[in-house]
Amino acid sequence: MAEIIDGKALAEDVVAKVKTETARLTETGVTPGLAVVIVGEDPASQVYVASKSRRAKECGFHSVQHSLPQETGEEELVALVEELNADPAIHGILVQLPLPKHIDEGRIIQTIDPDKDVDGFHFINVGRLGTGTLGSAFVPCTPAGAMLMLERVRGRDLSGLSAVVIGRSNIVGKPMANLLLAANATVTIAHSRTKDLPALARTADVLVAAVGRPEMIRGDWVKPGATVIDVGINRIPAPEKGEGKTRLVGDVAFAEAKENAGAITPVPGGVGPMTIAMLMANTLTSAFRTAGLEPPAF
Ligand SMILES: NC(=O)C1=CN([C@@H]2O[C@H](COP(=O)(O)OP(=O)(O)OC[C@H]3O[C@@H](n4cnc5c(N)ncnc54)[C@H](OP(=O)(O)O)[C@@H]3O)[C@@H](O)[C@H]2O)C=CC1
Ligand SMILES: Nc1nc(=O)c2c([nH]1)NC[C@@H]1CN(c3ccc(C(=O)N[C@@H](CCC(=O)O)C(=O)O)cc3)C=[N+]21
Repeated sequence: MAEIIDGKALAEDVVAKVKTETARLTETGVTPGLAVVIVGEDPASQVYVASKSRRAKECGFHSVQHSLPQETGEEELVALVEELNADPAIHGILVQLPLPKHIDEGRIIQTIDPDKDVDGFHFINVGRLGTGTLGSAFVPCTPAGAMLMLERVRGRDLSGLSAVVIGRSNIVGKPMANLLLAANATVTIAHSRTKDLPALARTADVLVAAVGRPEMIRGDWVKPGATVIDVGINRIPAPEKGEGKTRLVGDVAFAEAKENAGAITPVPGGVGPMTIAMLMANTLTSAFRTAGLEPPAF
């Protein structure tokens, strides 16, 4: 039976450190500032954004939220981002994705000042990560959180281990693969065109699932003793809880996989809470850099 890697507890550790360091920085006259921008009324996005703003306040940050209507124009959003870029009280800007279809997401992301891009989605930060220039990069929060969870089980150096990442998105799969590579793992990236995924998954000492398909990864895809990181967040119907009720599951069939895995992250309570904690860590890092101080390591 696998060890369960508790993302909630680990996120509390990260947030506790952010709080302490924020207090130290604030004494020098700089308070970390985070701006979260959301366009439209998607209920799931509203929930995430609310918890980001709540966490930011808890950390002692200056926290602002801009909730814009669904019909907001692209130029209007560009103007808001430019205003936040120029605001010295703001060290981190997060524009919640996805954006409404009439807005060019790429253009908005590239408008964010790379030094305030706490999501790590700007070309400059993607390039820094891709070239191993990690000292100055903002690393995307979800893969960064996943790496901290992995570190608890496998340490920081993954030399000699094989890692399989299922999913190749710009926000999860690709940056995750780059971080694993930077930690010396031997990395394979799988996706919808991969042949015989179960067999490939079974070769992995570290298996990362970032697909968006509920419980797709079965127990017999997991090599005995492997570390399984489940990034997926899928809301599915839960008639057993009552009519119209739902529950969250990952991309991994948890009950089966934990029989084979050495360690596994749960959903909920796994990578999700770590994502929000790493957003706080990245914002703190940005504020330290602005102040000309060496940021703490996480
Ligand atoms: N915990 C957290 O904080 C976060 C969780 N998530 C969750 O992680 C999951 C992935 O998110 P994201 O990366 O944005 O998703 P995307 O939809 O952008 O990417 C999904 C990836 O999975 C691949 N894929 C889809 N179907 C299959 C299949 N049958 N076999 C193999 N590969 C497949 C796709 O392949 P192809 O490229 O070939 O189409 C694609 O590369 C989602 O559940 C999302 O909710 C996302 C962000 C943060
Ligand atoms: N610019 C941008 N940056 C993001 O980082 C970003 C985004 N857009 N868009 C959406 C995705 C998704 N995401 C999650 C964050 C926290 C949880 C989380 O805390 N989940 C809880 C459960 C929450 C619940 O109950 O719904 C858990 O897994 O335990 C989940 C998902 C960040 N994303």
